[in-house]
Amino acid sequence: MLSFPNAKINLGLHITSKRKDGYHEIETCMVPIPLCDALEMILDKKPSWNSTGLEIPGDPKDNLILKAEKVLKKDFPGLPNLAIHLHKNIPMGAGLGGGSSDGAFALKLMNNLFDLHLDDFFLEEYAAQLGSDCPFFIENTPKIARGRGEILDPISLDLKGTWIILINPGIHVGTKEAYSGVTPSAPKGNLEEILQDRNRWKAELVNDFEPSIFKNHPEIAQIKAKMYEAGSYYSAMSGSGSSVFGLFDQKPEPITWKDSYFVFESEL
Ligand SMILES: C[C@@](CO)(OP(=O)(O)O)[C@H](O)COP(=O)(O)OP(=O)(O)OC[C@H]1O[C@@H](n2ccc(N)nc2=O)[C@H](O)[C@@H]1O
Ligand SMILES: Nc1ncnc2c1ncn2[C@@H]1O[C@H](COP(=O)(O)OP(=O)(O)O)[C@@H](O)[C@H]1O
Repeated sequence: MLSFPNAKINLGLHITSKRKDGYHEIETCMVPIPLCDALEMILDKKPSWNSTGLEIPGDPKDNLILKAEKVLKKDFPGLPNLAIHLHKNIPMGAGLGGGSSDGAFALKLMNNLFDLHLDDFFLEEYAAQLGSDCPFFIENTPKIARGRGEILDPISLDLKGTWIILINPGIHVGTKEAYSGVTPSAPKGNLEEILQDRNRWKAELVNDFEPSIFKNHPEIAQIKAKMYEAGSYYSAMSGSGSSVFGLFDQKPEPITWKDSYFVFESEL
């Protein structure tokens, strides 16, 4: 069985407080985008794991797909073995949630393959054990995320006809380090209200990670400036970076980026 775990972008991201468990309370809007990995799982006598495409840093046993398998097998002992193949296409440490998406899609694939009949509520519970961003990818529709990112409320957003350009300059930003660079503060406006009026986005839809990350990596701020020069109606860094996206009303004129940048362009 084959699936295509997609990336996400964050529209606004406020870090409101630090919790006793080391996580931060956040408020953000998460939106799926059509930049995807490919994940295949088939029943097999022997378990196997294989990945192609971009090289994934770290020990394979820490891969969120294998963690998803472990988490399900703890509650459903005796599930058959799987041959798993991931083709990695979404840049990592990029604020795009690629690893989280792989983990959530792995849960959904196993739910189907093994006929577990888990509904989205239970799948989100399992996903929350894998990472704060993972539950979002279960329903995979625009959501306001609060708590550590796992408390989700649907939001209606009209992005039809919008084009996205996403640039990743290849700077790896670790999530934990990014959080430690921000001093939490109360949000300045009401996120739901701001999201309903696109004319307010540029001035009021803020990603709290930007100041500290831009200070350490001015190149990322320059990419955002270039998006606005090219006519974007809203541009921001996604999550903890380093990807920057620009939203456009129509297919943008070709923009010249450095050859070393990862570039993705699509209609939403
Ligand atoms: C910043 C965000 C915004 O959408 O996305 P990315 O930029 O990573 O894509 C997320 O909060 C990333 O969520 P996720 O990548 O799942 O983080 P986790 O694996 O749960 O946590 C990794 C580490 O980040 C920190 N962390 C994460 C989430 C949170 N609300 N507060 C935190 O302080 C903690 O130090 C934690 O140990
Ligand atoms: N399936 C996976 N794909 C990519 N990275 C993974 C995966 N599972 C675990 N990881 C680990 O998670 C780290 C962060 O990757 P990712 O979730 O894609 O970035 P971000 O947190 O910036 O959205 C990677 O550097 C890697 O060590």
